[in-house]
Amino acid sequence: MTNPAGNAKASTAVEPALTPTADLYDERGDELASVALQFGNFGGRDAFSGPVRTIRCFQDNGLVKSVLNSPGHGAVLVVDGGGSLETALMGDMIAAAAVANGWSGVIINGAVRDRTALAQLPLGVKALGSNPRKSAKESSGETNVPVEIGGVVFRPGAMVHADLDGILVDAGPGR
Ligand SMILES: O=C([O-])CC(=O)C(=O)O
Repeated sequence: MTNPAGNAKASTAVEPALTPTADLYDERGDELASVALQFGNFGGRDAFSGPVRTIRCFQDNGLVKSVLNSPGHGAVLVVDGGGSLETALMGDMIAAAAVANGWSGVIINGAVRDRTALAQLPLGVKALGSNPRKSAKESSGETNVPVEIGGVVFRPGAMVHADLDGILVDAGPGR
């Protein structure tokens, strides 16, 4: 499939219609936390949403690989890689596993690689940048902990809404 800009993109035929983040913000205002930190969009799905799951790690993607190889049930994996651009925390193999396992998207405070292949996958992928250098695989880090990215806290279970405009987090009642 070719989009109007002439770039090959993954099919959007099966994507549910999501409310644009700007419209959500206009409806809900500051009930939604907006991430001002600027992420790039690397996946074949520009708009995605789902409940948050988290990983905190640093230049080691062993946990990212194992979590995205387990069922996602439509969740969005938020990876706080400390903002490091020194190594890639996800490439096309892990991203393909995420698609196969039903994840909606992955938001990485760090780098990805295999950008050409990532752009073909029906997965939302936001990251700070890219680097062909791979990460360690020792699985150091933590899962399902609150992570703070760009001043916004992502708690496991909170709903996240992402599109080309940015990222909104809805912590829900009792936040
Ligand atoms: O194995 C890695 O570190 C990430 C990667 O390249 C892939 O997912 O294809």
